[in-house]
Amino acid sequence: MVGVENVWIYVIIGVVILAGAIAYGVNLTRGRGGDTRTLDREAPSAPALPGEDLDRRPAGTGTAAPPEAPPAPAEVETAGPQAPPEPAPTEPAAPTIERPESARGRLARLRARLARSNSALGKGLLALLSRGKLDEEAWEEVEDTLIASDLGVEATTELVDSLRVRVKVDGTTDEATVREWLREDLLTLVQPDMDRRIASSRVGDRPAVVLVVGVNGTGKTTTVGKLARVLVAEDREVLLGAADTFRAAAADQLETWGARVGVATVRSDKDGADPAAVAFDAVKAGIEEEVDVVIIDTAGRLHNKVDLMNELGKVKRVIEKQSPIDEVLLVLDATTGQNGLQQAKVFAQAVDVTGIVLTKLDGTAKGGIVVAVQRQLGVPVKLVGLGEGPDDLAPFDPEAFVDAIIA
Ligand SMILES: Nc1nc2c(ncn2[C@@H]2O[C@H](COP(=O)(O)OP(=O)(O)OP(=O)(O)O)[C@@H](O)[C@H]2O)c(=O)[nH]1
Repeated sequence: MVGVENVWIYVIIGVVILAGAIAYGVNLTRGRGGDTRTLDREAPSAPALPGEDLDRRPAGTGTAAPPEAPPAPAEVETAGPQAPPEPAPTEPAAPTIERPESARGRLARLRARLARSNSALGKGLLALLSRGKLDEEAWEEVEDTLIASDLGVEATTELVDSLRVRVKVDGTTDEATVREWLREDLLTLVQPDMDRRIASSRVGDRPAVVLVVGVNGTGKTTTVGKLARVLVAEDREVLLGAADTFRAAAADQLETWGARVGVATVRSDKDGADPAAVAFDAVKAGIEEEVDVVIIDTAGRLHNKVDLMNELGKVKRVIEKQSPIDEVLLVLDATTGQNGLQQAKVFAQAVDVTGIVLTKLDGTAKGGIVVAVQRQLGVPVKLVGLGEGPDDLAPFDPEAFVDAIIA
């Protein structure tokens, strides 16, 4: 006979043994990457930043990082060289991190959009040029069409002169021939030989530094976010700096963009903090963490234009205390035409612009602005914004652009 107490003792012993066995089993299945709690879900983890009032939040969290977050083992990125050799079928992929579309893929996808946005220029011209008799009146119409496309007077004159000579010499207005001439002449105007690469690789032992400037509302912050995606798609390690401290939501906006692709943002939580200090800390962190490129967003509006330019000058000087700036991208809203050109002039006086990003080319923008702005500043259009989607930023390709115009 077994007493009731003894039965309970056996039951308890049985439960303890069972629990032990389950715990052991769980540990085995976790394997080596067992420390999966939350750290890698919130990748990319990163060492806390130096500067006290700056906080570099681990991307992917939208919440404040614990103040003493342990410096996670050195890397910020996914496929780093120190990845353990064994295949990791059980390695949990960070589900919140998006893999952006490759830039090459997106150009093809966006071509139709580009063609639509520029149809006024290409189709109008082709219709005029191939309608047979080209008298003075017809040439004037060609000229008007080009001017209306924001090409600018100088470029328009060059193009019309060239076309007049060709028509005179050749004596034809056959549509296919005219289309080919137009293609060649437009391509010449777009200057296909300009260097449109974006500085995004390490220079010696430091990251490339990219400063993004432009008037508010042109799409600066959005462009920085999209550019981060372009570079992540090219396996670059990117760090963002939120030096637009004038608009309260700008840093949050930027941080959200970065977090989507696992890129961290250096920012200040103080409203109206010194943008130069934020930019400085971003570059410092980029150097320490050995990223490939640091991209810095700046304010587009201050109390007045002089203040804005002075501030930009200061941001630039302060960054240069620790690293040269490799790229200054000026963001212009392509739909603003001549107004955008005026902005370009003012910015070019304050900072050495090395490349232009033309946003909103999907809207009512006229394609001629590409030519006009390149001539105005003598620097290439490097990127074009073709929509509000996260991957709607494409490297500017002169041939694809001209083909789209006259498609
Ligand atoms: N259609 C279209 N909209 C765009 C494009 N690029 C940006 N936008 C939109 O333009 C608006 C302004 O973008 P932001 O990035 O906030 O502008 P910002 O220049 O940073 O403005 P501030 O921070 O105030 O200086 C947003 O609604 C964007 O979605 C583009 O290529 N096409």
